[in-house]
Amino acid sequence: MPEQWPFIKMHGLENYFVILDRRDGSKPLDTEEIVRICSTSVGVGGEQLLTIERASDEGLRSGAYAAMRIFNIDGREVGACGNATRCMAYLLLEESGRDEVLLELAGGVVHCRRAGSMEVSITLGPISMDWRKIPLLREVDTLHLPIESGPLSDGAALYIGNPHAIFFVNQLDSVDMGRYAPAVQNADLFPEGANVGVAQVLDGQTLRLVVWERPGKLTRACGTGACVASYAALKRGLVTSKKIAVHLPGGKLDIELLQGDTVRMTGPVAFCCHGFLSSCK
Ligand SMILES: N[C@H](CCC[C@H](N)C(=O)O)C(=O)O
Repeated sequence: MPEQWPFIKMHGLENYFVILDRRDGSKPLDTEEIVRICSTSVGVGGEQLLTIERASDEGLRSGAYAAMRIFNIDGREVGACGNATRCMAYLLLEESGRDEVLLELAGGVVHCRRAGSMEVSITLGPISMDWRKIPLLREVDTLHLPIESGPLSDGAALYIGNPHAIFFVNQLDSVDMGRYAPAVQNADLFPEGANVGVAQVLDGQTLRLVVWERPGKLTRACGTGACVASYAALKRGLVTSKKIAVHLPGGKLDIELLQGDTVRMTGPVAFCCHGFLSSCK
């Protein structure tokens, strides 16, 4: 009988995750296992695999309740995921019975709090537009990127624990993401790739956004993408408010740009299913 691992599957605006609790100190998953678990044909199906880990000594000193690691469908570990952070926070808020928890991510400790029965607010950042931090291959004006792909031009590059390129267009529905976003994602300028967002400004406090995320797929929602799109829109003078509603194919996120280039995101979380995974070893 293969080893059985309990899992939970959750989604935030249809951005869906497989969650494993590894706080018992189980050995790290290898790439083959992560790819299989995230596969919709032979696994549970997830756009990211999330593991709950014990907080590090440094995290504990900062008051972190637990840590989270995030893996893309190709097994690569990534530094941030907004929708995943809300889902994980919900589980930890329920487990602890608290209204607020601190969650340790690769890039630092994130403050998370209940914002409704199935709504969570998290504070991410600081957002950086420093080319070394994103990272970019060389120094360029990160508010006006020298990259073009079809209708995508004059984009911005930002970092919020993971790298993003954001483009603003007048007609979002006419942009074929699968055709034009990969060239940006894989451009030499982004040595670690980038999540590629295309946004349309609806009014001074409302955006529409679609994201082609690493390692090469369209997602129904991207929380970190919504944060950096709002930040870039304000920097460009395309919105007037620091409270921005971002409409994604999977639903709406409320973004609030705060002091010190940090950002608060509020949005829903939902359960899909839970059960046991069989180890493939
Ligand atoms: N959907 C996630 C972001 C996933 C980013 C990941 N694909 C990467 O490579 O950085 C979010 O809600 O922020």
